[in-house]
Amino acid sequence: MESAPTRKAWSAELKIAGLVFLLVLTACLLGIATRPLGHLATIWPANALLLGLMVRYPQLARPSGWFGGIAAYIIADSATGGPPIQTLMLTLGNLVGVISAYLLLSRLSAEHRSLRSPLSVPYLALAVTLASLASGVVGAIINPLLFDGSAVAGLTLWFVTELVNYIAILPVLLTMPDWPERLKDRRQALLISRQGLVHALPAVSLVISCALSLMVGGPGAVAFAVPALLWCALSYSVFTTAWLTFAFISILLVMIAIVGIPLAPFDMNSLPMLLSLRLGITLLAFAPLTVASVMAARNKLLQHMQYMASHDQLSGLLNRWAFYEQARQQSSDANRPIALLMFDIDHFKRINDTYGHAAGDLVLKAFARLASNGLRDGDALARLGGEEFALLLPGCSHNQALVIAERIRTDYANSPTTLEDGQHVQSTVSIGAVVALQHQVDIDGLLLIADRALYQAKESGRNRVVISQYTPNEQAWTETA
Ligand SMILES: Nc1nc2c(ncn2[C@@H]2O[C@H](COP(=O)(O)OP(=O)(O)OP(=O)(O)O)[C@@H](O)[C@H]2O)c(=O)[nH]1
Repeated sequence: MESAPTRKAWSAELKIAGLVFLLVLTACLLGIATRPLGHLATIWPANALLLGLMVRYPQLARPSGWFGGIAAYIIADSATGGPPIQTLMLTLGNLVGVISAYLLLSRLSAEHRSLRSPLSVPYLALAVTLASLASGVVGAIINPLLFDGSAVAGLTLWFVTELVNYIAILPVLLTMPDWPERLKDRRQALLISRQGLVHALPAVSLVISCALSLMVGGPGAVAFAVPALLWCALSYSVFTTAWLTFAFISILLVMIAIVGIPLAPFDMNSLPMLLSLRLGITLLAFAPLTVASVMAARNKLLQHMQYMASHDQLSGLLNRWAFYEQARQQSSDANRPIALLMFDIDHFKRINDTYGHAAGDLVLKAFARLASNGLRDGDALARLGGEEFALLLPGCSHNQALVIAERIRTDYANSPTTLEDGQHVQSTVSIGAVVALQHQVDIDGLLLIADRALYQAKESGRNRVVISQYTPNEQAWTETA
């Protein structure tokens, strides 16, 4: 009898095989539907889909997953009535390309695989070109054997069809955000954004360019969308750009093959023209993908620089400059009270002198962690410098500010910091606070009064809270807790 864990493992393997089978089968049938009589499919998404699934979701890249994919190829091709030898050889051709590309792509770093670095697209291009060549070699063998064609035609057709399909489809799968949260967030952000319409302009320009390509036709039609695609790449994420590029390539290929978009005077069914067109579209797709991945790397760098410019490196809290910026924005809301708490760790010099500077740093980090506990969105905690911290609490009344300040003071006094050598450092904090009621407040005035209150807390024995009421003419009254 099989044990429960074995049954569970089998059921998981079956689910993986079933999922890959269904997805690849659907893609095969879609490809077969775009097969003009006597030709290979115009769009053959199955190989790129199988490859994308295996690279993007490594949990599927196991024997059961591969088995599901192979079964889908065989069943889809058998359904078209091909003899078994043809089905086997076509499946072999598909697999040679997918497995070669998988072996190459799975060696790349996660950052490159998600196309978020300037060299990602060149690496992707190299991997899929080599894989398409491998498929092309199989095509060169199969074409004379099965279709009475030439080896050169087999090589050319397989190579170029694989290449254009990989470049159209693979980037979408590789850059797909984690489903569904991030997509939902983005959609909402787009819907509520007042700039939603402006944001849509690059996509609208792409639609117009595609329509123009179809209407005007001719040899230049393929390039009409280049400016719009580059605009999209500069404006959207890599994923959205990959999607739009995919849509553009699919529409163009299907229209040329099925509707017959006028590319006269060329005969689009001739081998050199197919090669030229598909290679042209592939190379054209590199441009937006490369720009989008360079933009992603640039945006990440900008975010990092913004973080470094606005945060204190030791504590990870906001720095003085960012705190002032945030405080100015919050304090301009005249409709609610606002509280500002200033903290200064007591006798901090003594801690440095007794335990060393590194121990002092640990104490600062421990205080930052403790003071961060329980903050709401909109609260701002910063390290102003040395052992001095500030906390801005918008919408916080006098009594609430007192409760929060007291909580932090007592929690800190009761939480000694443990050093690396196991020693415990006990210290306390003095707190000066100010609360302003519902009127326009001046952040510099608030800081001044909180600083005075902090001075009073120090003067009256440390480890205590002094809270002041802000009045616009700075005649503050104080209360000692
Ligand atoms: N470990 C460490 N020490 C720092 C850092 N920044 C400033 N200090 C030290 O913090 C100490 C501050 O000492 P003081 O301003 O004299 O104040 P204090 O000893 O805390 O005394 P009171 O504030 O009056 O209770 C100085 O010795 C600084 O060298 C830092 O980033 N890390």
